[in-house]
Amino acid sequence: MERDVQEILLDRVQIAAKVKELGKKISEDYRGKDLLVVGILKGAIMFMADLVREIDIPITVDFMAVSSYGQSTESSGAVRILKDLEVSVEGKNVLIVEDIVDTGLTLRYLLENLKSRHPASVRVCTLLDKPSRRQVEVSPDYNGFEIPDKFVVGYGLDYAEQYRHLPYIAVLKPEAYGREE
Ligand SMILES: O=P(O)(O)OC[C@H]1O[C@H](OP(=O)(O)OP(=O)(O)O)[C@H](O)[C@@H]1O
Ligand code: HPA
Ligand SMILES: [Mg+2]
Repeated sequence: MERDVQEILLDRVQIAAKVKELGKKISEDYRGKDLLVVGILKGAIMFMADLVREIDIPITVDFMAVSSYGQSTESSGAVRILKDLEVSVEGKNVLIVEDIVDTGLTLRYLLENLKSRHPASVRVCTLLDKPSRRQVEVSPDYNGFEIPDKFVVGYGLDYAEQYRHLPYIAVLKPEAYGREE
């Protein structure tokens, strides 16, 4: 195990089972419809890669990169688009794929931004939901796991750009969070 890890919250077996379940549900819900799956970089990289392989209907994929956490465990509150979509969403069924909904500020921004481009529909699939931290009222249509108020890393999620490669979701030892906590 990575030396900075204090506790594994979700291991690779639990994650894989949940991703499979979500892929099946999404395939059923969108069967016969066009679906554009939008992965939100960078945190959603692994979830996106695994989820689309569990979807068995024709889809297209694109990515947006947004960032608000930077080097911190607290949201800066300011969501910035670092990379926009390459395709138009007009008239399309869009599924946003996120790694985590925490304060909800990122998701609110994405929903407002994408809805203004006149898609046929917009829904959200997140692997993790931390409802106890919500600052704005948004809720995912598909959610993998509800997690407690702990800053987690791994499976795409970072702390100061580290730990994204871990194959599980974990909490770090307090000293690994530096002076943030
Ligand atoms: O609900 P919120 O409080 O807005 O937090 C959720 C967002 O924060 C993280 O992104 P981050 O800004 O760290 O960018 P990253 O995905 O590149 O790490 C995470 O990937 C979500 O997109
Ligand atoms: O718990 C978290 N971990 C990593 N990135 C995050 N962005 C929002 N919440 C988190
Ligand atoms: Mg981050």
